[in-house]
Amino acid sequence: MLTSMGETDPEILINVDNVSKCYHLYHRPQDRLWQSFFRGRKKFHREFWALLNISLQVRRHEAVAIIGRNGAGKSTLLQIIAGTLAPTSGKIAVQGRVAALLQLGSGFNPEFTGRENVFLNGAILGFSRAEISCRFEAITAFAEIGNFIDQPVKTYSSGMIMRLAFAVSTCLEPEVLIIDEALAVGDAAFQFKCRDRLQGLITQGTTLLLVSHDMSAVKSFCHRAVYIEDGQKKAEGEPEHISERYFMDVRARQMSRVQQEKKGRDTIVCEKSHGYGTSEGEIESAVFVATRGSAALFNYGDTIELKVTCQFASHIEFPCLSVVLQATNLVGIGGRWFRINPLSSEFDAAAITLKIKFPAKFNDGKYFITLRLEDRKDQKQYFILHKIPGALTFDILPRTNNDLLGFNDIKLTCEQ
Ligand SMILES: Nc1ncnc2c1ncn2[C@@H]1O[C@H](COP(=O)(O)OP(=O)(O)OP(=O)(O)O)[C@@H](O)[C@H]1O
Repeated sequence: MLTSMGETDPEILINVDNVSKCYHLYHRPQDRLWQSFFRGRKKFHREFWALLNISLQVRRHEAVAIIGRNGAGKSTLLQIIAGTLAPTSGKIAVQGRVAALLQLGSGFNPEFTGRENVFLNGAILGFSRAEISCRFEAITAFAEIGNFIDQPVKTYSSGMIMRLAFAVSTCLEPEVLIIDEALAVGDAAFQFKCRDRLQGLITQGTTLLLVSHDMSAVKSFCHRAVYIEDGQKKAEGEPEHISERYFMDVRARQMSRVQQEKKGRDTIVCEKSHGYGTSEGEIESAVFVATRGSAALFNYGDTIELKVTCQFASHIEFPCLSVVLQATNLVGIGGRWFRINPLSSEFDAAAITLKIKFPAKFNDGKYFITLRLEDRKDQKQYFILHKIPGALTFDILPRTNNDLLGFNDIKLTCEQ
């Protein structure tokens, strides 16, 4: 936890200006020693830029998510903003009372009891002993760690540390809250409590910077998302759009891996672990039927056929599957929703397979198919049970004598 002042616009609480972070990687432990002997005269290390020229501003009352795959540099950026790691270059200005929930237990002294750590953290945040005492009961009630509050933190389980850390950071009502993946920790009931608390803080106007792989959290809590890849900012904008773009990239990588691994097979498969949603229904798998060898390649005019298997975990009143075709820039080309026939009983857990067919009448290029399992009353009223952005991708092969412009044939005519 820290407080530091920036000299800029008082409405910008976090200002990251062109920040880079370089780590020195040594092949052997002794190289580190050699490096200190030789100072800068000889190089015994390789440079690795975990962050490169990142700029980011977070305004008062804004909730911003940082997303990206493992190793992208998200935690490094958060640590630099929180002041626990120094950047190699660039400037950081953070204003207001900041609470940072970074790596597990990073703000706690393991030798101190939970109670002592609460007071220590509160003091670092700038609260007086009397102010912390006022909030102490709320903190312990939220953490639900019982008598362990008077035991040294080194005796806590990782879940208990996380509970207490989350309780301290949020009950002390910081102006800026920085959270690295805390929502993924703890049992379902505690996660629910954390989400509820976070939503409350955001509603009250707490400025939030959140790193998460949980796109439903990103979309429900944040006003803006920043997508980082290989230490650089790849995209920034509306969470729905940015998280979808991220998913598309993940899918594209998975697909190329699957294509390499499944040489000679004639289907391309997407599995249920991809995507997000509630646990009431799931798209188990989606496969192309009859692709060309290992790749989903089609000629203009071919019939594209896919089989989508889904399953429900509870009774859904209006089960539907939506199929949306998108270009690589995520522009929707077309799609529709299909009612899934009434399940055979009030609640039937059997898997249901739907066959979707459409003519490949698109210009050459790559396309995505996004699938959504929904509880849909009508065109406007629906609730997403499971969504897999870019569940399947395919390519339309180039052809000769092609006079089409844009994605598809809108049957333009011309008279002279
Ligand atoms: N102390 C260090 N020394 C060398 N390399 C490091 C160090 N800390 C992090 N890295 C590297 O920097 C890169 C960014 O790491 P970082 O932890 O910021 O990624 P991340 O996006 O938070 O990943 P994850 O989603 O897995 O938490 C990674 O390649 C990591 O291996």
